[in-house]
Amino acid sequence: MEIEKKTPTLYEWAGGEEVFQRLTETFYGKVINDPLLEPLFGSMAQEHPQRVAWCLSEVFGGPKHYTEQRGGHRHLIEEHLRRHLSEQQRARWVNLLMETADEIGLPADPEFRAAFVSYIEWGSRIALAVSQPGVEITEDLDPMPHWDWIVKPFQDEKS
Ligand code: HEM
Repeated sequence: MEIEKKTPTLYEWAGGEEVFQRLTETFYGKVINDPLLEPLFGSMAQEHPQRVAWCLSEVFGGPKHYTEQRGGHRHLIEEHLRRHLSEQQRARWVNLLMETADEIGLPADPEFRAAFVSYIEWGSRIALAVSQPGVEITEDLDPMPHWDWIVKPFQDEKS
C-alpha cells in the first residue's frame, strides 16, 4: 500500500490553534506593560489577542476564522490605518513577540523560525507603512496572505 507523507503546514507544525492563542495571550500581557507600546494597546479590545491568534493561524495555513469573523486582509489593514506607529514601536512589538515565542516553546527549529520571522517582519512593516498619515487603501487586498516553508525540511515521500 502506498502511504503519502504530506508536509505539515506551518500552523500544524507550530501545534495548532491552542498554541497561537497561548502565544498572543502571553504576548499582549507583555505589550500592555511595555512603556513604548502601552499607549497603543492600553485600551485594546478584550478580544484582540484572540483575533491576532486567528490571523496568524490563517496566514500559516490554519482555519480561516479571521476572514470569516473579521473580514479578511482588507479589514486587517484598515485596523492599522491612522495609528501613526513608529519604527521604534514596530521593532519593540517584533522583539517582544519573538521573546514570547521562545517563552511558550513555539518550535525553535531553524526552518520554522525562518518562515515565522519572515511573516512577522513583512506584516509589521506593512502595519507601520499603512499607519502613517494620509495613507488610503485603493487596491484589492484580499485574500489573506499565505505563508509556507521557506527552507523546506521535508520531502513529500511515498513509502
Ligand atoms: C505581522 C504583524 C501584525 C499582525 C498580524 C497584526 C494583527 C492585528 C490584528 C489581527 C488586529 C485586530 C484587527 C481586528 O480587530 O480585526 C490588529 C490591530 C491593531 N494592531 Fe496590529 N498587527 C501586526 C503589527 C502591528 C504592529 C507592529 C503594531 C504596533 C507596533 C500594531 C498595532 C495594532 C493596534 C494598535 C491595533 C488596534 C488594537 C485595538 O485597539 O483593539 N500591529 N493587529
